[in-house]
Amino acid sequence: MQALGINTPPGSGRLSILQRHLTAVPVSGQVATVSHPTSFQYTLDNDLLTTEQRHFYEENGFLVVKNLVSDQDIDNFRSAFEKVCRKELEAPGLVVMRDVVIAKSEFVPDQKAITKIQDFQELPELFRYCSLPQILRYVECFLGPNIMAMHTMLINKPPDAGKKTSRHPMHQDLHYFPFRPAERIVCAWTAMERIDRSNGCLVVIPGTHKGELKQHDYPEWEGGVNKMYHGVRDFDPNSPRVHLVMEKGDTVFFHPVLLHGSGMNKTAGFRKAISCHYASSDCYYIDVKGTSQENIEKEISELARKRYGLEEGITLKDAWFTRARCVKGERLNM
Ligand SMILES: CCCC(=O)SCCNC(=O)CCNC(=O)[C@H](O)C(C)(C)COP(=O)(O)OP(=O)(O)OC[C@H]1O[C@@H](n2cnc3c(N)ncnc32)[C@H](O)[C@@H]1OP(=O)(O)O
Ligand SMILES: Nc1ncnc2c1ncn2[C@@H]1O[C@H](COP(=O)(O)OP(=O)(O)OP(=O)(O)O)[C@@H](O)[C@H]1O
Ligand SMILES: O=C(O)CCC(=O)C(=O)O
Ligand SMILES: [Fe+2]
Ligand SMILES: [Mg+2]
Repeated sequence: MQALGINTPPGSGRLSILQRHLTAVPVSGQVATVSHPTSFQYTLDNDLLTTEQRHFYEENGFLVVKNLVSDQDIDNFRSAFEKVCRKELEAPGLVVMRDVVIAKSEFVPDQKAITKIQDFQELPELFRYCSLPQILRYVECFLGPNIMAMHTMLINKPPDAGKKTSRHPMHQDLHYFPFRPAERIVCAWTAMERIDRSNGCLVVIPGTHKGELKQHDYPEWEGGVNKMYHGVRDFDPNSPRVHLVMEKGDTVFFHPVLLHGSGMNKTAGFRKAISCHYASSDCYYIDVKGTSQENIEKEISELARKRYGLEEGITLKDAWFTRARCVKGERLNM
């Protein structure tokens, strides 16, 4: 440690004081920088990640693992999703969301109008995704052995109705989460078919996980914005975006402060992905009052008040505590 000059001036960033070796790694046709810090902040010691993968996540805040979920599993998730759309499957807490354009029109939609379902923790056919051993093995590299599934989604990005509402604005998922520390939270997001720029792939800004959680608001988009699709307004539009082109079964793990979004679906098909946000059960809840997260707490609280006919709203902590499920190890604080 001494050799690295650890007694550095106050305020210097932790990683910036460490020795680095630079290499270039191709990501979807682009090149992201990898430096090799000699200590780790975002990953834990493990025998799964290669040195290259570990350094890549540390530096970029995401890691794509090819072909992690089998076609058979994905086909089963797809069929469960279709049953939910046809109301042949139901579960407590499940939220079924339509695209804003469809929700606000007179048009009576069929099941294809569903843009995403979330909170399927009580639906075994879908929640099985969150317990897949090959996913949890990776999650453990970031979180350690006690793992909570906090947030579940199956996103069915519809063909854009012409108003660009199928886009998801650039955001940081931590905006929605009243728990910390951020480095013990990770999202697993699996492509359920080939996903590229034509149907709206994930777009990430490598390295932004090292920054702060930013203020999020609704973007000022003319065609409308989906409920709760907050975005970061003040990001540098010239920062190098990386489009993650993924094949069916490929899975990306990403940090909750990584700035990301997804593009418009210009095809006639419904682009499907399934995801789970995990947190270590050693994490702790925070009170978001007086922080930039107060706006989302207010919105979720108001929604819960209306939906469940409550006199008072709920806190963001209440909202997440009830959804959280332990998928490995012990349930501690969460
Ligand atoms: C990493 C974290 C990422 C996250 O997104 S976490 C954020 C958590 N997100 C959520 O909890 C899901 C939000 N969505 C929902 O709760 C529901 O889909 C939503 C929006 C309340 C609609 O529920 P429904 O049961 O369909 O209710 P409804 O048809 O009676 O509509 C109620 C009012 O909501 C409106 N609405 C429905 N879908 C919408 C949409 N996509 N965008 C904007 N507004 C939407 C709908 O027009 C109606 O409005 P109004 O009351 O008539 O003015
Ligand atoms: N004009 C815009 N203002 C704010 N965010 C945008 C704008 N255009 C795109 N984005 C966001 O950037 C991310 C990726 O957009 P991307 O450019 O990949 O998609 P697109 O504009 O729909 O398609 P294309 O591949 O043709 O550029 C998404 O999160 C999207 O919401
Ligand atoms: O378009 C997608 O699948 C990504 C959505 C997303 O980032 C989110 O819901 O937080
Ligand atoms: Fe997100
Ligand atoms: Mg664009």
